[in-house]
Amino acid sequence: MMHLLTASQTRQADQYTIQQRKISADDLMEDAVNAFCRTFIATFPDKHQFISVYCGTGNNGGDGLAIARLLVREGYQQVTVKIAPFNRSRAEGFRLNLGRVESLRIPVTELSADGFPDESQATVLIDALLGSGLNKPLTGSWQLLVRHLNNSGRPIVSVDIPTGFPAEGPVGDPEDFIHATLVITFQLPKINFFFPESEKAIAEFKVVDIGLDPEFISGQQSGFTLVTDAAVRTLLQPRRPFSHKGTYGHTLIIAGKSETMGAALLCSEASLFTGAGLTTAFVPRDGLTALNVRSPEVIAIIRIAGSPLPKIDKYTAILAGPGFGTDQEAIAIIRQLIDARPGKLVLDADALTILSKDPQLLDKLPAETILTPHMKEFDRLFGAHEHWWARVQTARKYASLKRLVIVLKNRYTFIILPDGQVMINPTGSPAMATGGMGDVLAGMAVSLLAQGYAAGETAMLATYIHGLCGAQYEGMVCPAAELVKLIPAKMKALIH
Ligand SMILES: NC(=O)C1=CN([C@@H]2O[C@H](COP(=O)(O)OP(=O)(O)OC[C@H]3O[C@@H](n4cnc5c(N)ncnc54)[C@H](O)[C@@H]3O)[C@@H](O)[C@H]2O)[C@@H](O)CC1
Ligand SMILES: [K+]
Repeated sequence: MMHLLTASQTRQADQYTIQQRKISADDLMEDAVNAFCRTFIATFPDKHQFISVYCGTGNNGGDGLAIARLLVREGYQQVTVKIAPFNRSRAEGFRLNLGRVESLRIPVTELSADGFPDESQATVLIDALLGSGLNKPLTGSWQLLVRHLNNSGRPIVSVDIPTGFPAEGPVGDPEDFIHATLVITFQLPKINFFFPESEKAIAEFKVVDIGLDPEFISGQQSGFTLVTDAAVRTLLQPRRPFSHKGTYGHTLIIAGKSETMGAALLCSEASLFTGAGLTTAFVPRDGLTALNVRSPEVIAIIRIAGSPLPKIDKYTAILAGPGFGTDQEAIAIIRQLIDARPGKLVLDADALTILSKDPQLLDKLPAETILTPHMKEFDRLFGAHEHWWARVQTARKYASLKRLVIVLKNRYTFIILPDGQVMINPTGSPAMATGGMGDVLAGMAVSLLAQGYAAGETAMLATYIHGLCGAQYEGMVCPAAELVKLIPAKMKALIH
């Protein structure tokens, strides 16, 4: 897992690395800007393009000055520097690098809020105004400058983080941070890069290694980790040579109505394709033919009005909710299910809506129940939220209080564990923004639970593999039933 750092932990990591490697802050900055320039040059190789480097007077500005110098040394012929003198303080890294830029006779202009330069001739702007030192929203001249640059229509490459965009915590008005075409960020992505509010600030980000001490980083606890391929590979187990269907558990899927039978089919198929030994679906009578034709491997239990919940003891893990409806019949079955205290449970979709109308049910959930809400379902359960930072804090609170695993679905899905830790899943694609995707994820989760993975592990594996499958359709659209077919091969690739 990759430990993500807060801005203040990043500062500590910088300090620790400087001491440990017995280098100066200037050396570290030089490593950082060299790494930045390698990526920048690969993306913008034309040496004749007009590059305006906007620098603040802190260390982010120091980076910008050093970048201007390196680009000129690499043969870029049209590099100019613009300095925003709106803060009184001047960091050492800024002063040192300003001297170097001046001695190379790179043109430097000091900005004034009375009129900012016209950038219509510039090919690209480099934003080195403010970095992770941001400690409040922008105001005054900073705000005006950021708006001016955003309105220039020119591509903007931000150094480390878009100016005005906080590394973590609530994100303010989109007018008050740089809208970067590309962010080249140092060492680790910042926590807020994974929040939906970053969509305006960051079209794309690339991470460059600047040599910060890996042991120091993994010793830090920001509460946020990023799921890595290596962590998934370590966790995912191959099927055993002398195994049989009983080895891999038996799932019970409580899903579907006449008109939403597709949801039951999708999660049953996902359970099968993710490797559960047996899958049983508790479905309405008029869905039986569809189930038998589509997935002959799935055992059916027919549901008619007033049917009680099937005896749950023989199932290793249970999923309830997809396409299940929220009528009285559905409510009665969800109540029976929760009262029966199943050992391993995934609740999705309509089951979550039923829970949100009956807080007592929420209180009765067995520990380690996996809930898989999207944003609206989450807010129905736990109250409306103005921004995602607050939503994730609420998820952390309830996950700890009620010992739940909450899979809060989004472009980067947040997996919140019963100890309040947040794992962020990096895989996925806009190709997956189609109906039925959540049903597939829930089916994968119940399957992995039945195979013996712990609830947190299950959430991590299911979201990661689900996203990998969807990414295969990058640039296209991925119907949910097509994604299901990719699961076995993606699992194989992770195991071998
Ligand atoms: N510390 C280090 O050793 C390294 C730092 N690096 C760079 O240094 C940056 C951080 O530098 P600094 O900590 O000097 O800070 P910044 O350069 O990000 O900001 C400068 C100063 O602006 C002030 N400020 C905060 N919020 C403001 C607001 N809303 N309006 C106006 N002024 C505001 C703060 O006093 C802050 O110290 C990183 O983002 C990165 O680019 C890199 O060179 C790598 C090494
Ligand atoms: K910046």
